[in-house]
Amino acid sequence: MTEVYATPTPGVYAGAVPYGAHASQPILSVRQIEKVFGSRDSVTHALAGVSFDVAAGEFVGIMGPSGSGKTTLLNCISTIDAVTSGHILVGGRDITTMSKRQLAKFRRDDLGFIFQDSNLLDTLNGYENIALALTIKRESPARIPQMVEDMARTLGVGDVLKKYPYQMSGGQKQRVAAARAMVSDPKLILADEPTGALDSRSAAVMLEMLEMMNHQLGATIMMVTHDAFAASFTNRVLFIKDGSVFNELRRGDASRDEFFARIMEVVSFLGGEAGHVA
Ligand SMILES: Nc1ncnc2c1ncn2[C@@H]1O[C@H](COP(=O)(O)OP(=O)(O)OP(=O)(O)O)[C@@H](O)[C@H]1O
Repeated sequence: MTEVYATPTPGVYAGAVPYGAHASQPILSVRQIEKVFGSRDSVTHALAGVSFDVAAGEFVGIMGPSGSGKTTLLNCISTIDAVTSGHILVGGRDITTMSKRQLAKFRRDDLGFIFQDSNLLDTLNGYENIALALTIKRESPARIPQMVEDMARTLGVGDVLKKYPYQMSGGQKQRVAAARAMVSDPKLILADEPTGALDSRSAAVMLEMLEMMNHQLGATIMMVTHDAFAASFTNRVLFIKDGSVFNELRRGDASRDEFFARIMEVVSFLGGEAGHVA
């Protein structure tokens, strides 16, 4: 490991504390990443030197005004986008220097995704959608039914396994998507506005589900959200502004309501009303 990985960025993530006692090694280390889009006449510095760590067992929220670089950050970690410079380590392995083949394996084995709209395959029922994640990972076929059923029951969707996505509610689809992301036990779950398309009641159920996945199943989750209520379910919120980490809030022992109030203070400072942070 070269020095670039070992050098902490002062103030931002030094001394990160995981939610539980799961581990102390960071699962994710983002080191001075930059992402530049375009060339010559039209250049956008979407990320301008972002650094932070996520410890195993953390539930981290990413907030920031529209265009601040949140999705680009998530896309760089999920390897959809390549960084222009800097390094990203997952489980100690630098994903910015991996070959295409290694990246495909990394995405399959180490990451789980939850998107704004569930991205379930319409031609597969709930069971098959969840099982697919295990088949792709070459899980032993004999183990798959039990694993799917256990995860579906844990996330409250045991009764929709035979239904197709068009027969499920928005909230059920998102929970099936969460089961699909979780069933293969990835190192890191990346969630991009997972409650963005849900009504407030379904959103609350989904957020409680993510909280449970984090607390009880030990999932490490990074969630981009524009919604302070959603962010208040996390343990820590990173605020991105103009492609850099602008601020960080840790929940500590605060209640969810207290954390929500603190998040709202930063949101107001950043962009006026909550609605402007999107
Ligand atoms: N493929 C691209 N080509 C050129 N510019 C891009 C591209 N993708 C993103 N950008 C620019 O990079 C900046 C960051 O975009 P990004 O989508 O990461 O922001 P965001 O914080 O996720 O915004 P929002 O909350 O509105 O989704 C923006 O200025 C955007 O226009």
